[in-house]
Amino acid sequence: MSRKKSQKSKGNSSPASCSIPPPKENSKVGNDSHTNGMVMSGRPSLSNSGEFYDISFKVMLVGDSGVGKTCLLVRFKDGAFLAGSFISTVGIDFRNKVLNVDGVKVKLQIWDTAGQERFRSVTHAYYRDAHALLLLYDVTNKTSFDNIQAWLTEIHEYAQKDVVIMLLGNKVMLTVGSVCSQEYGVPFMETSAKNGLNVELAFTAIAKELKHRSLKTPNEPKFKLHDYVKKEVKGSGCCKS
Ligand SMILES: Nc1nc2c(ncn2[C@@H]2O[C@H](COP(=O)(O)OP(=O)(O)OP(=O)(O)O)[C@@H](O)[C@H]2O)c(=O)[nH]1
Ligand SMILES: [Mg+2]
Repeated sequence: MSRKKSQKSKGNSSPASCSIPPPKENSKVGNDSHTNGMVMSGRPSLSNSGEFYDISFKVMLVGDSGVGKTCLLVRFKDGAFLAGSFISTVGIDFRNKVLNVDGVKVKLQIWDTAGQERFRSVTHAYYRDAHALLLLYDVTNKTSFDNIQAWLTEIHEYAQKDVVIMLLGNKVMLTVGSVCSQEYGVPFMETSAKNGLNVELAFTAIAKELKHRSLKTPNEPKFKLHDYVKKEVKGSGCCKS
C-alpha cells in the first residue's frame, strides 16, 4: 500500500506523484475490475489473490486525512491495527477481499484514497466507478466531522447517483465522549480500526446491499441497509436510534 511519512499540509504545496495514475475515461483499473459489479459468465471468476468470486464491486474509502481510512482497511483485510507514527497515504491504492454473502461470493475491491487536499483531483477521477463509498470522520476530531457536508457535496458531484454511501465515525473509544451524527440521511455507525468495533459489519453491510441490488431473487425480502445497520451495530449507542 502506498504510504508516505505524514507532512503537515502547507496549503499550496505542489502535488506529489501518485502511486497509481487516475483512470482514463471508461478504462478499467486492475486485471479483475468490473464496472457494473456483475460477472457475466455465470461461472465464478478468479481474483488476483487466487480467490473465486461471483460478483465484484468497487468500494472507496474517503474522508479527511488522519481519520483512519488506511487503518480501517488494514483491520478489515488483515485483522491488524497499524499502530505507531501516522503515515499518510499518497494518491490511491486498493486491496481486494472476498466475502460470503448469503452463499454468494462477493469481491470488494476497496480503494483507499488520500485524504490530503492536494490529492483531491486524483480521488475525483475514481468516484464515477465506485459502487459504494465509506465516508469516515474521526470522532475525536471536530474538524473532520464538520467537513462531512463538504465531502457529501463532492460525492454527489462526482459519484454515480445510486452509489451506496455509509458514514463511519471512526476512533471510537467507549470511555470518551464522541462527536456523532445521523443527521445526513445516510446509514451511520461508529467504528474503531484499533479494536475492530463494527469494522467487519461496515463492509458486510455494504456487500449485502450491493449483492441484493445486483441479484434480485424472487421471493427474497427486500434488503434494507438502514434497518440492517441499526439491528447489527454494536457500540456505545450514542448514535443508535
Ligand atoms: N485510537 C485510534 N487511532 C486510530 C484509529 N484508526 C486510525 N488511528 C490512528 O490515526 C492515524 C491516522 O490513521 P490512517 O489510517 O493512516 O489515516 P488516513 O485516513 O488513512 O489518513 P490519509 O492517508 O492521510 O488520508 C494513525 O496514527 C492511526 O494509528 C482508531 O480506530 N483508533
Ligand atoms: Mg491513508
